Amino acid sequence: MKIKKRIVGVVGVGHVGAHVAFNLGMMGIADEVRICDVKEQKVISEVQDLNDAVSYMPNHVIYVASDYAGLKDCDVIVNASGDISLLTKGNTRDLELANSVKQVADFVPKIMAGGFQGIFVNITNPCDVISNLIAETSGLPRQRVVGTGTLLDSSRLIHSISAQTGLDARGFTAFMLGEHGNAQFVAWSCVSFYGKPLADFSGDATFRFDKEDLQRRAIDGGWVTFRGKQCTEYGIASAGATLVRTILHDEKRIIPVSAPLRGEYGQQDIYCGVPAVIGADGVERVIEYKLPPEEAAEFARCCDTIRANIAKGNEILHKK
Ligand SMILES: NC(=O)c1ccc[n+]([C@@H]2O[C@H](COP(=O)([O-])OP(=O)(O)OC[C@H]3O[C@@H](n4cnc5c(N)ncnc54)[C@H](O)[C@@H]3O)[C@@H](O)[C@H]2O)c1
Repeated sequence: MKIKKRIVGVVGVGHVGAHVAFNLGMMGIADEVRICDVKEQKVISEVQDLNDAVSYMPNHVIYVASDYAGLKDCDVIVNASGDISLLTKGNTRDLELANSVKQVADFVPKIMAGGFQGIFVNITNPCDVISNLIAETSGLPRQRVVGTGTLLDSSRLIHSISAQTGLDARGFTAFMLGEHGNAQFVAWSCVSFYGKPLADFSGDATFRFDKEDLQRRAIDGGWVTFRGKQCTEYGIASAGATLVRTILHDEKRIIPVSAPLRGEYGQQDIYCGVPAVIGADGVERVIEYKLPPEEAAEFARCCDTIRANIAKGNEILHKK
């Protein structure tokens, strides 16, 4: 009997990519992980270290070094390439824009030349802009490119709501909408506790949130982590690996991701953080909520920010 192996490629094994690769094994998600990075010795060392952990993983996993061409028959490729040191100059992921667009525009065609037909999961920042660029340069159907978007930011929000209410996250719905960046916001109108809208708890102090503070903490959480480590690892690697698992297991789970919009929320031809159904075909459906005017305006502002950065990225790429 021939059993189909679950093969995942990871491009860029810095802080994030290495942790994603580890989680893909430790969480029992992949059978084979192909590691690709421009730093040759880093790849050799990470492959050695990861294979040293295989005996303690829930199933047998093979970690191998790969070039771009060797990723052609992966089911999923995770893009975690970049240069995190660029963020030491200020609290905005836009500082990575120029480097990220150049790297991604260079290597995606090399991967596609091998005939890759799987799904790209993008982590690299600015996440929505780079997800859009991967979709454009790969020529894959847009639903087969998905960014982690506000998945990580939403887990920061969920942690704050859990801490205040004492409730486990599985009992409530809460997420960040919009840009994976400083423009994102809490979709308070969509928060519910086992189907009961937040507004129904107005008389209960446990559910009276300092909305500005929770939103600030969800947006700034990454910078708190960055300040002492000059990177973020566990949260994003758990989010990234979970997104890969959702695809490989065809879970049809609704999670917030950077998804291509085709008229939802009044937006076209853009990747932005929204709840979506994720399965074996990638982004299978965007879930659209009817937002109140102030949240709809915030969402439009996020899209303006992303569009402006896409334009800047195109300018950088087309400058001779
Ligand atoms: N979306 C999110 O929520 C989120 C969270 C954390 C980090 N990130 C982003 O993930 C990216 C990686 O972060 P990090 O901390 O691991 O950075 P890092 O600098 O530690 O590692 C980046 C790795 O990418 C490699 N690389 C660069 N260009 C490459 C190319 N063309 N091909 C293959 N490999 C290449 C580098 O050699 C390096 O090993 C950054 O863009 C960062 O901002 C996103």
